[in-house]
Amino acid sequence: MPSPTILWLRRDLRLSDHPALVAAIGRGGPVIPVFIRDGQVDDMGAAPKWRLGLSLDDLAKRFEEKGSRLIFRSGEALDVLLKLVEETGATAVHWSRLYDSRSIDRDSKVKSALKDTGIEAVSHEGHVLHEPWTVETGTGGFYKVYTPYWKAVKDRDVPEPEATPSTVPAPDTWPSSETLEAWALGTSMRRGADVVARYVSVGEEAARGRLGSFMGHGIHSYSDERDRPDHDGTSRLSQHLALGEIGIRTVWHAAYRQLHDKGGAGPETFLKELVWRDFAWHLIHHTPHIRDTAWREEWAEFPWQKDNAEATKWKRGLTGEPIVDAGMRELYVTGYMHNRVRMIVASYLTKHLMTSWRVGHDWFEDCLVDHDPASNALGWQWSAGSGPDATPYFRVFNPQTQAEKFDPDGVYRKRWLDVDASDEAAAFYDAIPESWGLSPDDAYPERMIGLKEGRQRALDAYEDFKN
Ligand SMILES: Cc1cc2nc3c(=O)[nH]c(=O)nc-3n(C[C@H](O)[C@H](O)[C@H](O)COP(=O)(O)OP(=O)(O)OC[C@H]3O[C@@H](n4cnc5c(N)ncnc54)[C@H](O)[C@@H]3O)c2cc1C
Repeated sequence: MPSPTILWLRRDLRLSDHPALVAAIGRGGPVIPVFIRDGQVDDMGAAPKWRLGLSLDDLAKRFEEKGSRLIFRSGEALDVLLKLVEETGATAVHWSRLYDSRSIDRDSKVKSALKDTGIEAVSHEGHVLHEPWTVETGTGGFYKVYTPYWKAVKDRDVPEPEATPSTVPAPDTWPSSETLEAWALGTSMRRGADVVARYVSVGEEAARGRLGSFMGHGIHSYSDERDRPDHDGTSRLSQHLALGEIGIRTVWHAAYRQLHDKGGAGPETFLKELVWRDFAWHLIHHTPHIRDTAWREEWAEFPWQKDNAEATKWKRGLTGEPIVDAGMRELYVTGYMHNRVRMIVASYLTKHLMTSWRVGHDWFEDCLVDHDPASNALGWQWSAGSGPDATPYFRVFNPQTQAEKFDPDGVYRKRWLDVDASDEAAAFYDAIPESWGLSPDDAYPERMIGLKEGRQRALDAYEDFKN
């Protein structure tokens, strides 16, 4: 019998549409799926790490249904893989590629060290629609602006998703595994976990269910509804896509079929949003500093404040600006925030509060169950004005006007702020740490800063900065 293949899983926690899994099975021998808790996992924010644990639990069951197992090991990825190779007699390691600098550094070292010991080490496509280096401008560079990027890829072929394998061949004896219980990936969520758990949807089957219902109903009204936080108008696939519980090719083809069969603005707008995700990975690949420092280097000098008391109120939904506070509470209770509201709260923090986008970026990284390193970095730098294809700094969102336009009847704000009328608003007080000292009986706070005053302060700072 051919020797075993190790399948190293990371942000590809599914069985369908999985080129690395198909290739591992295709080698003919047993497949040993492994997830490694390395430094990258330890450094994840509280909510995404907890959400990862739920996903791994689900995936382990799916492997069992296929006659296989998911092995859990912790340590440096290379050490773990070399040890597994030695223990199992595996002659190959396969995985799905990632494109952020930390993953690239780790994976390159793993690849060359495995090859040095005569082990086949193969990375596969599948995390994005188009590999970042395959989309080039006319002069051979990478794209820094979304619209030309979209034009470059919109008619490109996307490979059809691979089918789910009927079985995953098992070795005669399994290597030992640590347990998710011992890993306790949800520890930092503390009491928030019970509340956020009511809102998450976990695993491949749930992801496929969501995709199916969105293709059946939501996609055709998507272009009209996607900006309305008071409506259920988006796919809610982000937490699944972030961990690869559903393959992006699967989502692309489903939407593409809708465009082909029924036409209309909805499917095309949705495909464009999927391409924003790809664009984010394209940028993090070509400009890895997008995650840590101002993407436009001159913006490193902008007089943003570091973390501060006003930013703390922003995090806790206590700014006195209802749409901002509603968004921040939605985030804390559900681990999710509507895209329109993400843009509003990001503009408010970086402009009205003149606080660095890094503060918001790091808070989102801690709180979002759909945290994605590429989309989060792009979303923040875009909103702050320091990023690629960014909204200009002088375009300051007025949260009140935004609220009137996108939450015209106040339904969203009521849902997250009115504790007497809404269980979800009340749940905020169950989720937050007791150390915040907040009670549902507290009066809603006064505005921290006048909207005109905050806007003017930001514009004055921008004028000084330009000159
Ligand atoms: C400040 C800020 C931070 C953000 N952080 C994240 C993050 O950590 N993780 C994340 O997945 N998205 C992030 N986004 C993008 C966007 O808000 C979410 O992808 C979207 O709200 C998810 O909801 P949905 O799945 O219902 O999206 P839908 O509207 O149904 O879109 C479908 C999919 O397209 C992708 N997508 C949609 N909009 C964007 C976008 N603007 N940028 C990149 N991809 C997009 C997502 O994968 C999404 O699941 C951020 C946006 C901003 C402004």
